[in-house]
Amino acid sequence: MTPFDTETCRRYALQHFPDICRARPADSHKGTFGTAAVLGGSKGMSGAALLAGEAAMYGGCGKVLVGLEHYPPPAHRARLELMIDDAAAVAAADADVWIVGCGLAQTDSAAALLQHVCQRARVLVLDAGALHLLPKHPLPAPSADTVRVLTPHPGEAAKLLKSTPDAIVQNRVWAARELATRHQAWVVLKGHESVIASASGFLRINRNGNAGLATAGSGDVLAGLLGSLLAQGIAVEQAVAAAVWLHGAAAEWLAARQTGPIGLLAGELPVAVRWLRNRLVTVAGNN
Ligand SMILES: NC(=O)C1=CN([C@@H]2O[C@H](COP(=O)(O)OP(=O)(O)OC[C@H]3O[C@@H](n4cnc5c(N)ncnc54)[C@H](O)[C@@H]3O)[C@@H](O)[C@H]2O)[C@@H](O)CC1
Ligand SMILES: Nc1ncnc2c1ncn2[C@@H]1O[C@H](COP(=O)(O)OP(=O)(O)O)[C@@H](O)[C@H]1O
Repeated sequence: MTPFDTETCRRYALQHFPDICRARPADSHKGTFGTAAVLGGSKGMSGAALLAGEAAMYGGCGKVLVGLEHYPPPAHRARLELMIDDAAAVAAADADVWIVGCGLAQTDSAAALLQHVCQRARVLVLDAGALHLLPKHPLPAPSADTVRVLTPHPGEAAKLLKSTPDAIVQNRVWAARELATRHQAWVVLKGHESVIASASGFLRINRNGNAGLATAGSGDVLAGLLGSLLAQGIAVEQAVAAAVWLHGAAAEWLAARQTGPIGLLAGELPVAVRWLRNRLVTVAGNN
């Protein structure tokens, strides 16, 4: 397990993702940091969409909408800062970035919601349930001025590539590249040492994180964090890899405090991400 070390993190972040280490301008307002909208949360899985929404807020996004398919959700301790409504209402709102799929159902109405958002979204992150819908409900190819990011785990990648999770794990670089080309998208093939690939040939293997991330909802947190960085205007070339790296670094930071890897909760990651982002800004001498 990689131990957490602030100085190593600082050097790595400054070299690879300098834009996440920049301080906020003194005259900034919430509009400066973008609006992200999360769509998902079917019956029994509202937590997935709420986790993504919380991660987007703690990641630094200015405003976060959460559209739940199952609305209102059962009693949930959701952050009051989140703007929560039913999925159809949120799908009609304006947002800089859409994060679709966390707890999304496998129904015709979920497929219609995805198609509707796809037509309006300039930046679209597709996770979990949205990825499961793609084989039966393919999306039109993205236009040149749009950004699409897919975040499959090996089970989801296997479904998209008509393969098996084991075969995907054995051929992770190939699978990530193949998905990126087929979907004209950025791809994060998740798991131990996630593979990041783009249709234009970017390839990176993320080496941080730990087995504490092998817990329900940690992928939802990653999707929210990724959408958050994109909503803040961080270029996709930095945002995708930075989100995966921050997610891993957060798990290391928590493990260094004995809050993991055993029993780490996905809902604990966003606070650690916030600590890290602020720490990176401070040690980068930007504050
Ligand atoms: N609190 C909540 O509401 C939660 C809701 N969730 C939602 O539940 C839905 C179903 O997601 P799940 O991922 O649980 O189920 P899936 O059926 O999508 O995938 C689980 C299967 O994928 C394969 N797999 C996943 N990661 C792998 C890896 N690293 N290596 C090899 N094989 C791997 C395994 O075969 C595993 O059984 C999603 O919409 C998700 O967003 C989950 O995120 C958990 C938390
Ligand atoms: N052993 C591990 N080492 C590093 N990262 C891991 C490990 N296991 C899981 N992860 C990360 O945790 C997240 C799990 O996401 P996912 O499988 O979608 O879970 P969920 O659907 O429950 O949210 C991914 O970002 C993945 O890369």
